Amino acid sequence: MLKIGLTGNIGSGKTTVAKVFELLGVPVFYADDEAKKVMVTDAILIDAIKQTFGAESYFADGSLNRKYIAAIVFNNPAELEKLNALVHPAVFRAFEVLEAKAKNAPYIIREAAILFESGSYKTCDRSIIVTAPLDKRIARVVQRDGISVDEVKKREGRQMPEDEKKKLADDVIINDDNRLVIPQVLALHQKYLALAHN
Ligand SMILES: CC(C)(COP(=O)(O)OP(=O)(O)OC[C@H]1O[C@@H](n2cnc3c(N)ncnc32)[C@H](O)[C@@H]1O)[C@@H](O)C(=O)NCCC(=O)NCCS
Ligand SMILES: Nc1ncnc2c1ncn2[C@@H]1O[C@H](COP(=O)(O)OP(=O)(O)OP(=O)(O)O)[C@@H](O)[C@H]1O
Repeated sequence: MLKIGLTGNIGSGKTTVAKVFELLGVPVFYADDEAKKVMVTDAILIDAIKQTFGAESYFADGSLNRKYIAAIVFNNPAELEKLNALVHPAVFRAFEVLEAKAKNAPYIIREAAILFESGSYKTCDRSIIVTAPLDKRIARVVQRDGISVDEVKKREGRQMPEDEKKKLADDVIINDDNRLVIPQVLALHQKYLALAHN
């Protein structure tokens, strides 16, 4: 089973691309979803987050105070590093369990916003980056999440620049509204099936 990492900077469309792979029957695992799950279910992790960022990190019903944490970590790289160091090992473990269940698939996709920043691309056989111009990405996220242009720029500023990621990635999907995405995904699907069967 091949492991393919799928990434892209904020608003690039990586989740949209991942959904197309899912439609083709490819098992897709989302780091973001796993992070959201473990941050409210893993008692040791919850405790560590409260110790590090304060009890306000969680609401009384046990849900994560996302706005509170986002305000801390996206304004301070050292704080983001602390959060990543707490959350990412738990996400990695969750992936291992999920991927073991999909071992009969020719290939699986691991979707992660920070595949390159976290180094987890090294545990994949190949990687894809989804790209789009910054102004398009900002407009998409403002529309999707209702957050300000400044907030999107702050998050983008915490991610490795797209150009650097392009150098590290094996494959690129261009999602700039000028090129169709589905044919690009289909071409990669054929390529990965061929690689998996060789
Ligand atoms: C800080 C948190 C609470 C903010 O939550 P919020 O609902 O506002 O944002 P959401 O999780 O939907 O993320 C939106 C986008 O922000 C960017 N982003 C999120 N986490 C990170 C990160 N650690 N580093 C850089 N960018 C990030 C990504 O482009 C992501 O798709 C949340 O992002 C979080 O818990 N992040 C740490 C876990 C993590 O790294 N998740 C992302 C991939 S593993
Ligand atoms: N080609 C496109 N044309 C128009 N809208 C698009 C296109 N691709 C993605 N979008 C929209 O842009 C928004 C961002 O896409 P998506 O959520 O897939 O990006 P992402 O890379 O996963 O973002 P994030 O890092 O913020 O999670 C979504 O609302 C999505 O529907």
